[in-house]
Amino acid sequence: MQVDSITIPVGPRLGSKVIEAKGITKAFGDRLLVDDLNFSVPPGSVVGIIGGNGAGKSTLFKIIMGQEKPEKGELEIGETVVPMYVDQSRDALDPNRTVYEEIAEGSDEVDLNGRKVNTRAYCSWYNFKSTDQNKKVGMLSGGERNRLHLAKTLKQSGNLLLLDEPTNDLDVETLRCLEEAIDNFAGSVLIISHDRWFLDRMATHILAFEDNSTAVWFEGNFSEYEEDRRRRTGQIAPTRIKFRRLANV
Ligand SMILES: Nc1ncnc2c1ncn2[C@@H]1O[C@H](COP(=O)(O)OP(=O)(O)OP(=O)(O)O)[C@@H](O)[C@H]1O
Repeated sequence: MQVDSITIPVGPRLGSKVIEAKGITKAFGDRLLVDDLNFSVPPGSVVGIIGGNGAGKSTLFKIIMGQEKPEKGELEIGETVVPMYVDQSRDALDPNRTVYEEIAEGSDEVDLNGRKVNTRAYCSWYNFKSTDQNKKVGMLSGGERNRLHLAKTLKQSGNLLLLDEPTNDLDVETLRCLEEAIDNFAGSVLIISHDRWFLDRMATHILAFEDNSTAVWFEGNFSEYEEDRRRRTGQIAPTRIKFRRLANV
């Protein structure tokens, strides 16, 4: 079967309030990741989250999911919000299970918000042909692992999709399907990505972790953000982040 469709099962309709960050400050030890972060995610938006390695992007997802607490400020989640998120950590995917077992979770049908799809057919949406479905998770390449992670994330139904580097090592066919699925998704999407071309096509907003523990909210795609940053600072997007010390807050 060809990968011709990835459908993201949409959950309840999103209300006007999705996520509102008010004066969030997050630090680990004396390292201040972000200071006074403020933003409001509109319903139906696709927010690209960018910034150098270790800037705090994944930590923001953990704050949204309630797995980390900010030192200061509040993150309000709208009452209608149903998040779709699968942790990227090693423990989220069992290396001894096969791809099929990991996706099936004991059932030969996947329930996409009421639409039942045969699990083997569902695996093939993510380009896992029959023999690949028997591969052990521990033996997968980066691209295969990423597809498995997507398949598990997009099995859940919801209206706030959190994706961490979804395009890493992804084949063009799956990438095209993913882009179409995001385009057709009625909820809001937060995407951590270093892939500027993907963000240019998809993002309606950018949240950029810049230097000095500052994060900037911008309405527009990646190129427009970059243009704005150039105007503001005379620099292009940061590659290595400089942090402030917590004592300087
Ligand atoms: N639980 C923790 N305790 C202490 N330090 C942590 C913890 N979690 C993350 N960090 C540190 O905080 C910083 C931000 O981590 P985070 O994973 O949020 O970055 P990121 O922007 O997602 O980076 P990358 O693009 O490399 O994945 C890193 O320096 C990381 O080592």
